[in-house]
This record gives sequence, C-alpha cells and structure tokens, in this order.
Amino acid sequence: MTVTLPSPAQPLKIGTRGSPLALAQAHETRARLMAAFDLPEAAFEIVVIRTTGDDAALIAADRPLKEIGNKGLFTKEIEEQLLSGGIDIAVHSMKDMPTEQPEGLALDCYLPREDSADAFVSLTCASIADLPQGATVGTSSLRRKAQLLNRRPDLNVVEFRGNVQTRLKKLANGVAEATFLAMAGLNRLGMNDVPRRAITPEEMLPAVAQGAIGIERRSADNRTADMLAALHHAETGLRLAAERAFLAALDGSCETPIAALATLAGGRLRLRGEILRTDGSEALADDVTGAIEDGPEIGRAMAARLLAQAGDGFFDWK
Ligand SMILES: NCc1[nH]cc(CCC(=O)O)c1CC(=O)O
Repeated sequence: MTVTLPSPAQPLKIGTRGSPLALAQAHETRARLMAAFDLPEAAFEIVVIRTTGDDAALIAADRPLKEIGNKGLFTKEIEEQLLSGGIDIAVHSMKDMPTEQPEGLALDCYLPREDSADAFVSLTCASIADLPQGATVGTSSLRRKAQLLNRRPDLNVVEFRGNVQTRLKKLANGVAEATFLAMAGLNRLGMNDVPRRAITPEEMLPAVAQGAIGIERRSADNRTADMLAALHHAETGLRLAAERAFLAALDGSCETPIAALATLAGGRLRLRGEILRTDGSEALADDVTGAIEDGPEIGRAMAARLLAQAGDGFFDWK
C-alpha cells in the first residue's frame, strides 16, 4: 500500500447531506473504510452539507420537487465542496445521481447494494392489488405514479413528501391508503416496525440504481482513488453499469418514469427495463439476459429498442 492513510491529525473528510438516511449512509461508508484500513473513527470527519434541495424541501413542502429545480438539486453544493477541497469524498444514493459526471469528479466506487425493491407501505392494505377501487395513494415519484396508474388506472395518486415519520402520520390521518418507500432506506434506518412489504420486480421494477450507495471523489486525488478502489463492490458496479447505461441512453434522470433492474445469476446478467407515459396510460418493457461484462451494451440496446417502439408524444415528461 503506497497511499498515505488518513489519521486523526489529518482526517479524511466525508461529505454528506444531513437527512437521517444520508447520515446513515455516511456512517456506513466510514465504518467500511475503518474496517478496510484498520483506522480509528477519528481518522474521518463527517461534514454535513446543506443543499438547495434540502432548503426547497423545507420551504415548499407540498410542491413537487421537479417544479423547484432540476438535476443536481441535492448534489450541487456537495460537489462544489469536493472540487474546492472542503471535503475529500461524498456519499450519495446512486438513484439520485445524474448519469454524467461533472468535470474533475469521479464516481466509480459503489458499496454492496441493499435491497433494490420498493416497499408498499400501508396501515390497511397488503398489496397494490388489495387497494380498494378508487383508493388514494401518496407518492412524489413520477415513476411510481406512472407504474401504479398503469396497473391500477382507478387509483387516485396524490403528492406525498417528507420523511418516513411524516408519511406514516399522513397514512394514520387517512390522507392516503398507501405510500411507497425504498426498502433500502427503511433497512438502513433500521425501521423494521414500519408496516411494509417488498414489491417484486414482476409487480413493479425499481428506479435505476435504487438501494446502491456511490462514493464520489476528485478524479486527480490518488489517495482517495486507491482507498475507494479497495472498497468498491464489483457486482454492484456491474449491475449499475447496465442500469445506468439504459437510463443514459434514454436521457433520463431520477425524475423520469423509467425503471430498470439488473441482476446476476448463473454467471449471466439479466436486465429488465420499463418506460412509461407519465399518466400511466402506456408502458413498454423489455427483459434481456446476456454476458455479465456486456451490461452497458445490453442497457443501450434495450433503450434503443424501447425508443423505437415508443410512438410520438410518448416522452411527454420532457
Ligand atoms: N429520491 C429519494 C431517495 N433516494 C434514495 C432513496 C432511498 C434509498 C435508495 O434507494 O438507495 C430515496 C427515498 C425513497 O425513494 O424512498
């Protein structure tokens, strides 16, 4: 090992947002780095960075986030700190990360992926199929809304934001019959008492990269490059490479009704993908299995096939 490891005198600064989930992910990253390099906690400093997205979420709690800003709402200030040296690495939910990297930054270290599934959360119903005719469901995700309306056009989807506690309170108050959260978020926060059921990929495919944590660094910083290389989980990398190539070829983001899931089994990679009209009136899906190292190629080819099938006006989300 030729790198100079961080120490209590010269700690590695880990940047993160301040939400409970973001902090849990930063702590997981620190724990993995401590274990991998046999370092004390004091060799790391967790730096909480407030982003435009956090402010907007407080100020306009009931407006869809997509109306407030576009890509990078939750990452701009963090990436600025990374570039200026205020922090050395940044911990992100890969689901929220654009497919293109800003100049000077690299995002090539992924932790082992948590459960990629969406959770169906309800105090009254066991599943989507179980929801009564015309029931109200709360979600702020365009993807989940489109998928839900595609399966159940009778449902009434309302805007739902806020942390897990806020959403559960809304359910208890009868604002909605059910909502969706990422299983990964619930698991990472240890929220095992939330009434939830993991949605299968057959019911609903998750968002691209859901459940995966990515660690960003300055491209030219060799110390963090070497350290993060030791932490990278190759299998998660292969799966995300396929999903993110699919997303990139569709020119999508976390704010578009696009879903995909890559899995590895028997030495092969299987990619399932779906694109939807925002109102859920049409969904196009594909399912391809190929060589593990061909993930990006499979993702791009799938995107091209679905784009060719989609008629005029399909991409009304743009
Ligand atoms: N867009 C918000 C977001 N980004 C990552 C997660 C959950 C954790 C993950 O998917 O890794 C969530 C919340 C949610 O969808 O419930």
